[in-house]
Amino acid sequence: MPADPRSPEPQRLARAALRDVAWEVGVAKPDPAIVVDGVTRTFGGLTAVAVDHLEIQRGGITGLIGPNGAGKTTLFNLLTGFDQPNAGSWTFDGRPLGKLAPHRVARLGVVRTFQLTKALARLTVLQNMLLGAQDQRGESFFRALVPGIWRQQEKENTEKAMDLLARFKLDSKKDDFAGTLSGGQRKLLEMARALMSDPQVVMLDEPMAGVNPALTQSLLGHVKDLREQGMTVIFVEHDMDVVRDISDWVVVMASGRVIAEGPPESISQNQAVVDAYLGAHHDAPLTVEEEDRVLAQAEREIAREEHVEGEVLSSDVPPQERTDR
Ligand SMILES: Nc1ncnc2c1ncn2[C@@H]1O[C@H](COP(=O)(O)OP(=O)(O)OP(=O)(O)O)[C@@H](O)[C@H]1O
Repeated sequence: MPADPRSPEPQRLARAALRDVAWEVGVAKPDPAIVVDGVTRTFGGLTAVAVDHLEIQRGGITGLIGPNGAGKTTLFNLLTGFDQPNAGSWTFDGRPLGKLAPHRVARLGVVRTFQLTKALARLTVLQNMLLGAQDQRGESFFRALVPGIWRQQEKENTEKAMDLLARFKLDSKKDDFAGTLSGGQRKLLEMARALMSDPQVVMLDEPMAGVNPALTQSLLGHVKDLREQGMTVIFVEHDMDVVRDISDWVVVMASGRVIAEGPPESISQNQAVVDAYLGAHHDAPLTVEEEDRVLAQAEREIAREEHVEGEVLSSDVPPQERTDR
């Protein structure tokens, strides 16, 4: 596709870099940041992910789409160390990331956000940001929450957090509990928090879901800004208008596999994609089993969140006595 001469430079460059790449599953990219090989993840008899080969171009925005249950979130979990595969390997800048815990993956420059936001409701916006920095770096975050133990690192973290909060227009809310934020503001906080560790690759799981239209525009702008700043972005999204608007490249999954990839305009013409969406009854209600799984997952996440909050709010146990993730 000819690059739009009005589009900003990073977008033009990202599109130009991919212009001569064939619209084929597993195709090599000119400058891949992430390379996935033979990754499979099964749950009982169900194959959630079976990706033979996938390369993610550096400095571009890659949209990851597919019907419900296609394996998108599971692939994110695997690539960022939140889940372990049955087989396969993947690299970031040529460096293997398999078997690393999430904070180690983050330290190497690959971070993610979650579909259900992980903002801790009973911590303030600023505390959530500091927690993000410490969590991503694998350092003790408790110190950052205890007044009087300010060290240079924490001072720098606070300054960085405030800069990011200003960028995301959340600075006036720094002392508000995250639980009082709207759904859209929580999504912004989630994205801001992910940036605390200066990532090079950012994976966004449905960043726009449940966000009102005014904030959607703002979030879209922030995603494009990440590319402007040279980051590689991979995002999961169901809204095809959003996907077309911001993606330089689109990867389509169905039943755990990559079934198509190409620039946004290639996707709607692709028969395999049309079949996958039609065949998957995309808009069908959840089955009882799926509903049970989603509810159980939400309950686990809430329980985990409350557990962590309880620890943070009540604990004076030195951090080194705590188990790392
Ligand atoms: N912890 C788990 N235990 C059992 N099955 C799971 C688990 N996590 C995911 N699955 C199954 O793996 C498949 C892929 O799920 P996944 O959440 O990765 O899909 P997705 O493409 O992200 O879907 P959605 O668009 O609905 O978020 C689904 O069939 C799902 O039911």
